[in-house]
Amino acid sequence: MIEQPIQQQSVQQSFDFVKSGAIKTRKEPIGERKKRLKLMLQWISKNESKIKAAVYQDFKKPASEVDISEIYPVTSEIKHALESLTSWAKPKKIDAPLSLLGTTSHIQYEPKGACLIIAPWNYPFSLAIGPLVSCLAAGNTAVIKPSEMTPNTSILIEEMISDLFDKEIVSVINGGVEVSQELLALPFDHIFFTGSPQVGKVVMKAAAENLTSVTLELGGKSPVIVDERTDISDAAEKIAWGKYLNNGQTCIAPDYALVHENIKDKFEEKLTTKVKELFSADETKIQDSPDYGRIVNAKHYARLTSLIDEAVSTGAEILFGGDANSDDNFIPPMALTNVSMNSRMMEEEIFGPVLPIISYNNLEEAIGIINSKPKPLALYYFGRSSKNRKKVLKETSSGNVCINDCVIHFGHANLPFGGVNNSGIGKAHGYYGFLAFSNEKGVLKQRIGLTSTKSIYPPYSNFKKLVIRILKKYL
Ligand SMILES: NC(=O)c1ccc[n+]([C@@H]2O[C@H](COP(=O)([O-])OP(=O)(O)OC[C@H]3O[C@@H](n4cnc5c(N)ncnc54)[C@H](O)[C@@H]3O)[C@@H](O)[C@H]2O)c1
Repeated sequence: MIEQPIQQQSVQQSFDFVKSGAIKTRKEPIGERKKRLKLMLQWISKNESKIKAAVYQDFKKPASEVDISEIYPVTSEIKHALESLTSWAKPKKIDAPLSLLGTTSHIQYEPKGACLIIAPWNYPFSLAIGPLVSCLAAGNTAVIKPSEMTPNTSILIEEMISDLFDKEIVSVINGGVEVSQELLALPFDHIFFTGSPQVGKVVMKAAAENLTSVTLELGGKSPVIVDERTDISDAAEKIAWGKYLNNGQTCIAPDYALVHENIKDKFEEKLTTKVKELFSADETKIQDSPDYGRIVNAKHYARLTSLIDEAVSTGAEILFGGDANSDDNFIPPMALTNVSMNSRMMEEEIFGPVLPIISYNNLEEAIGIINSKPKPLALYYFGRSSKNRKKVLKETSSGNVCINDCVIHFGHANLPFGGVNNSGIGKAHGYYGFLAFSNEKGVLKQRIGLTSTKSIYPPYSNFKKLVIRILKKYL
């Protein structure tokens, strides 16, 4: 189904176009930005079936999953921006401190300019177009570099953008690592990168050469704690959904489960039942389930099977799953117990449908395991104890936390979404996405303020020294 790509411009040409476009868009009224967002919304609603077909071709993602995780996140982001943009972009009046009484101040949100958006393959449509919503809402122009791993969706993105926008507003450059690095060498005004922590470091180093600001939406091992007092059946079902959605290839999927030892057996039993209910309720083989996708390619299939083999050879036991099939990169939902903490399974981001279950004896121990690893993108806590919940919130650090559920915080338009250190820098979505693509310009206007009397300028007479002393002591 891969069609011929539209004739691509060179990397440099695309940059030059969006750079000159950015000079124009910064002068435009907010209405122009809204028009662009509306065009995107219309295109998506007209072309839903094309989006579903492209993502299916890339890794057999079920159509309903495309609705939930590729189309809805973008359309809801657009609708939210359309409703809120006027108020987000309005200059915000700021009170003057006593020392500057008599002056007036405001924050003016100006577009950063020409931006680069680099996307991963796991949600190939929404993670390329979602950031574009914030980018255009803030009045910028953009070059998008979709992932080379999902070629059908990448070509569709190119088609969408050339249907909708002049190349001075948005351009798409398709290609792999080399193209990405060529783009990264250019002095964009902001880079919004979604991908792995390893490549995040490459992006940040390249950005440093031009002192370009970055938003890095990265990954990592997001833990889920299942506390002793909890609704085990509910927790098992939600964890099964969050883990096996998109074949576990979700940046905020629960990576591993820390389960209180007193409920471990019950949790394992419930998880096994829930997975069956989700993907083979009528005894259909999971491989034939229309609701279960595939690993994106042979390279990732091999990476995952090697993680599983290594875990099993170092003592892990398979609770369920196991019959993988390299013919179509199928790995069934799996859970492992007795996984060694020194195995690669517990050291690398799994990014596939395998859930290691580790039991703990007290919460300190679970928190200790989490804190021994780089700060995760998401942390999940299932439990009824508010004391334990508060302890987890206070004693761990992660980009986001979701309590008594999984993954759904991604869809909350008013929450900042993103990581911390190894799992990311900067936040996305809604107002926070708008801020990521804006320069918050502080503006001060002198009127009749204390400093307008120039009483702190040299030469420092005794009177001026007194004024400075008063300023230091009281203001
Ligand atoms: N925080 C989030 O919102 C979020 C969302 C989805 C995925 N992720 C993370 O993304 C990762 C999976 O996606 P991926 O495999 O596509 O990530 P990746 O880092 O391998 O690739 C992401 C993008 O970077 C480009 N790229 C790859 N290597 C590069 C290099 N050396 N120099 C310059 N560019 C390079 C790729 O072409 C692709 O467009 C996981 O770690 C996952 O957790 C994070």
